[in-house]
Parts: sequence; C-alpha cells; structure tokens
Amino acid sequence: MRYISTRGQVPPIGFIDAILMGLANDGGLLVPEHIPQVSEETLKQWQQLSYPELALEIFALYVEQEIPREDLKKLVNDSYSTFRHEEVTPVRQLDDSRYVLELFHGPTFAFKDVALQFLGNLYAYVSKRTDSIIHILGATSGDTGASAIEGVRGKDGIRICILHPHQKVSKVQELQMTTVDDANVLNLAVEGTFDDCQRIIKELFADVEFKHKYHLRAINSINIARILAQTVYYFYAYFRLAEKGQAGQVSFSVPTGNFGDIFAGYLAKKMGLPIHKLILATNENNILARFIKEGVYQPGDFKGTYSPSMDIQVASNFERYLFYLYGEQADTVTSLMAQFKAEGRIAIVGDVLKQVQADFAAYSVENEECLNTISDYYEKYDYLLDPHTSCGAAASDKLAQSGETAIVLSTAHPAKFDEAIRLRGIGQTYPEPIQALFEKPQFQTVVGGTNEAIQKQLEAFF
Ligand SMILES: Cc1ncc(COP(=O)(O)O)c(C=O)c1O
Ligand SMILES: N[C@@H](CCOP(=O)(O)O)C(=O)O
Repeated sequence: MRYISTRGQVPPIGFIDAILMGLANDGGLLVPEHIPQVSEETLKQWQQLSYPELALEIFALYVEQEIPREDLKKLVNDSYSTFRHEEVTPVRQLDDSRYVLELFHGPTFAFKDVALQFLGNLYAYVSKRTDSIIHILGATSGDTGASAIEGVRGKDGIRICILHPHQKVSKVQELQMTTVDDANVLNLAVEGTFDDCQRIIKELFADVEFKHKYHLRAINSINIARILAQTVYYFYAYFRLAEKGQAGQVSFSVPTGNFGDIFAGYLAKKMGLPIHKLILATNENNILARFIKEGVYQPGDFKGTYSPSMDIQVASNFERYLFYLYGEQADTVTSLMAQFKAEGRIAIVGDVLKQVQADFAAYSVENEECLNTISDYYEKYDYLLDPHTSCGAAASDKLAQSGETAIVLSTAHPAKFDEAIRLRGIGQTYPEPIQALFEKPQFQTVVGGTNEAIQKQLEAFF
C-alpha cells in the first residue's frame, strides 16, 4: 500500500514514510492510494475476532509487507494490553435501539488512546528500526495531548511537545498533561484557542526545512495512522450488533470537532462496512453541521462550551473528505483549500451538496441541550454521559429513525469533565488514576500564540 497527498504533489510513499511525514510536504493530507475492499465473507470471518486480532487484520491491509506480521502483532497486542476492559472498546446496550460504544477504557480515559497507544509504540519501533529521530509536535484541545504524552513518555529516542489552549481545557485534562515530569515531555500552554494551536503547528509542519531540521513528527489526526486505528472500532461495534441479529440498519453518532473520528467511520464504510448513517454531532462550534445542512464551510465565532475538546472551528480532516467528495481530484482540493485560505469560506451547491447530505446527517447541540441530555440519560438509563458523548446522544435522539439501531461513540469518561456534570447536581467519584493527579506538581510553560514564540521553545527543546 502506498500513500498519496490530497494535493497531489508528493510522489507515492510507503506506510512508514507516511507516518513519519505526518502532514504531506505539499501541505495536503496523506490518504491510501486505494481503499482496500472487505468482502461479506471476510466480514463474517472478522466477526469472531477479538479486538486486537481485528486491529491486526485491518492494519495489515494498510501496512502490507512493510512491517513483518509478527512485529505488527506485537505492536497491536502491546498497545491494547494497557486497556482496563478486556474487550478494549465494549458496546453497552441502553435499550432496544440505543447503544453506546465505550472508547474510554485506555490509560487517559478518552478515545484517543485507541490510536495513540498504537502510534506511540509504532514510533518507538520505527525509531529503532530506521534510526529516525522522533520529535513529536502536537496540538490539543485536551485529550490528544494527554493521550500522546502517555503513549511516549519516557520512551528512548522520542521527545514530545504539546500545545494546548491556556485555561481552555478541563482541570483533569490539564493535570493529565502537566503532571508528567519525564524529561522528554514539554507542555506549552498557548494564549489562544485550539484553532490557534492547530494553525501554528500546521504552519510549522508546512515549513519543510524547519520540519526536517528538527525532525518534527505528528500525532494529531493529520497522521494517517490515527485514522486507520480509529476505523477498527466501527467494525468491532458493528459485529457486536450483528451477533445480536441487530445489524439491519446500524447508524453511528459521532461527537465531532476535528473530523478525524467520523472520517474513520466514513473510511470504514468505504471499505465495505454496511453502515446505514453517519450522524455528525457538534456543539455550538458548529461549522461542520452548517456545512452539511447548508453547504457553506465558514468558521463562526469561537464559543467556549461544556464539551471543550470539540471547541474547534477549522476541522483538520475536512480536506480528506473533500478529496473523496470530488472524486479524488487533487487539483480541485488544492484550489478549494486555496480559496478557503484566501476568502475564509468554501461553498458548495447542487449535486455535490446532495452527496454530502447522503454521506452524513448532522445536528448541532446547544449547551443547555447537552446538559439536559446528561440528566435525561442518567435518570432514564442510569448511565452517565460525558458532555461530548452527550452531544452524540442528543444528535442520535434527534436524527435516528424508527427501525434504525444507533450506536453513540462515547469519546471520553465523564470524570474528565466533572465541572460540567456537577452543574446538574450529579456527583461522581474519580477513578483512582485521575484522583492521584490532584496531588502532583504541574509542569507547563505559558506562551504567546505566535509562530515565533513556539519556534523559540522548540529550538530550545529539540
Ligand atoms: C472527548 C472528545 N470527543 C470528541 C472529539 C472530536 O473528535 P474529532 O476531533 O475526531 O472529530 C474530541 C476531540 O477530538 C474529544 O476529545
Ligand atoms: N479534540 C482533540 C483535538 C485534536 O484532534 P486530533 O484528533 O486531530 O488529534 C483533542 O482532544 O486534542
């Protein structure tokens, strides 16, 4: 399998080079040269597999011969052995047509661990095998950072610098990142929003000379390995419903910000997984929901919400979707992205918009509705949603039709967002690893949100 850029200016490269390149050198995003097709027969066979066995089969399609199967198997097994649940991503039934796919049983209690435990191990493997220096630069609205740090802390040959928006992440998220005292970790608290952090790192990655000089590698969902790892749980969840004879019309409702998780679902569907509907749920930062309904992709005003990890205006993976929406035409993607940069908006109409609406249903959840849904589910199902999952649940309640079975992706453990949940008078006991964080000293540097300020920090650290 080789990988190409959505902007068409990078010669096809192999899996390991794609992981190391992160953002494509032409400023685009890497995608597989072709999407592997999974037959009905294979789907039936995969239904019997454990989570790590399934992950191995899916990764093997994208890695092919580049990593020997035994090595890949060890990477996968090591990555999922750190999860607290034997099923890795169990599916919980709430009623006849409602399920929750729990993605928060990894070390940092968020769905990011599913991909980042793997990517951390993969980086360590690649660093050893190819003698590459791994200097990770990432941006986070709270979860990716904690998870990426956990995936590589203390690992030989790897350093990691994470930018998060100062005072715009939850307390637990901040503690998870900043109480790590390993010398290979640097936390920068940036004065600005997550979008500022993401823009800065993308601009630094796009400066190919700077990127090469400091051996910068990506852990955000611009890295294709993240997307591939996140496709696995769509298959896994679908199979759990198939076992119950409920695989007729399975829809997934996905709390969305950077468009990585739902893009993984889109890819799974393109591979042949019979997903009925992909429901995209946003909070009040609803650029993606507006795009799907009206065809206009244009950032609005930033809003701080109860689901801060989805306080995102410019969605990193949107470009990957545009690539497929426009029939893999890199020239069209390039000009659309140039237009977005120059004019701050992209507008689509007619059949293209119809296609978008066939690919996704969308709903944007207001702050009050998010909290109401937490209270409702707690009362009705005795199940505590985190505020991001709550957006997914609210969207699925709104958009799933009768006869459909809806699986809401539960992207974080409620303990990570206790501040919001307490507003509804619901108390919770922190899991022990989270409770322990409150006793630890914090390490972070507050910096201005300019490329120069970050560059200076990176030059000193890497
Ligand atoms: C808890 C949580 N839910 C949902 C999302 C949105 O996922 P994505 O950015 O892949 O759309 C994020 C951040 O990415 C998150 O941290
Ligand atoms: N919500 C994310 C934002 C970064 O998304 P990513 O999937 O591109 O890493 C976070 O928690 O940091």
